[in-house]
Amino acid sequence: MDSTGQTPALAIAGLHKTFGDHLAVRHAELTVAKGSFYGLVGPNGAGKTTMLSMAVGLLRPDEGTSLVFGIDLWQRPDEAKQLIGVLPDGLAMPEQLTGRELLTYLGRVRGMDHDTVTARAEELLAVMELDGDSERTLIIDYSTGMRKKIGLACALLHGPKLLVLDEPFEAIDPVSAAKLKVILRGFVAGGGSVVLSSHVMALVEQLCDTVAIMGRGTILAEGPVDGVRMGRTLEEAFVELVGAEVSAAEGLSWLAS
Ligand SMILES: Nc1ncnc2c1ncn2[C@@H]1O[C@H](COP(=O)(O)OP(=O)(O)OP(=O)(O)O)[C@@H](O)[C@H]1O
Repeated sequence: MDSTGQTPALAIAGLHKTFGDHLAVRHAELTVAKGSFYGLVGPNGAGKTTMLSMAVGLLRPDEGTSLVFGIDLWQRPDEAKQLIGVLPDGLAMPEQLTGRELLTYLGRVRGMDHDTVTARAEELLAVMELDGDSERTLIIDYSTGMRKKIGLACALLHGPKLLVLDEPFEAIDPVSAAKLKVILRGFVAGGGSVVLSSHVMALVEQLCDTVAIMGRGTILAEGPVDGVRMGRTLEEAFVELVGAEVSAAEGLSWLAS
C-alpha cells in the first residue's frame, strides 16, 4: 500500500538487469499511484525501455519484482496482464494484416467477445484515423506514426486499468498527438493510471503529475513534477541531474566552415 492506503497501480522493487557485463538497470524502485499520470524521462541508453519491459513482462529481470495492483507480474502473469495495456518500443507486428484485422485477431487471443471487439475496433480505428482511406492498408505499408497508433489501439483494446507506454508520442503528428492527449487525460480522469516514457520535457510537464528521471540505469529523482523541478524547468532539473554537458560543442568546427 502507498501513503494514501491504496494499492499502487505499479510498484517496481529492486528491478535489475545486466546484458553481459553491461549494467542496464540498477535495482530500480518506483511506485505509480492509482490514478496517476507518471512520466519517465532520461537520456538515450538510460535504461527506460529495459526497466519498463521488465515491469510489464516483456523482459525477464535478473532480480526484483513488479507488482501490478498488488499482483506479482512474474508470478501471476495472466492475472496481471489483464490489467495492463502496453505499448512497447519497436513493436513487432503481423505485417500482412490490416489494422482492423490485427485488432480482431488480438481480441480473440485475449478471449474477448466478438461484438465488443468489433465495436471497440471501430471506435479505436476512427480515433486513431486508421479507418477510411487507411482501412485496406496492410501494416507492412504503415508509416512510423501509423504503426505507433495501431500499437496504441492494441494497448487500449481490452480496457486495461494501467497503461505503460514507451514513447507514445514519438513520430505522431500534432493532430493525432492532441487526440491522444485527450484520450489519455480522459483515461486518467476515469480512474485509470498511465506510465509513459518521453524525451519531450514540455509534454511530460503538461501531462504528468509525477515524474522519474533516470540516468545510467538508476532512478535519480522521483516524485511530484513540482517537487522534482524545484523552481526550475523540468529540462533544467533533468540536465542538472544527469550531469549532461550542454555547452556549445567545441568540436565539429569543420561543420561551420
Ligand atoms: N538486448 C540488449 N542487449 C544488450 N544491451 C542492451 C539490450 N537492450 C538494451 N541494452 C543496453 O542497455 C542500456 C539501456 O538501454 P535502453 O534501451 O533501456 O535505454 P533507453 O533509456 O530506453 O534509451 P532510449 O531513450 O535511447 O530509447 C543501453 O546501454 C543499451 O545499449
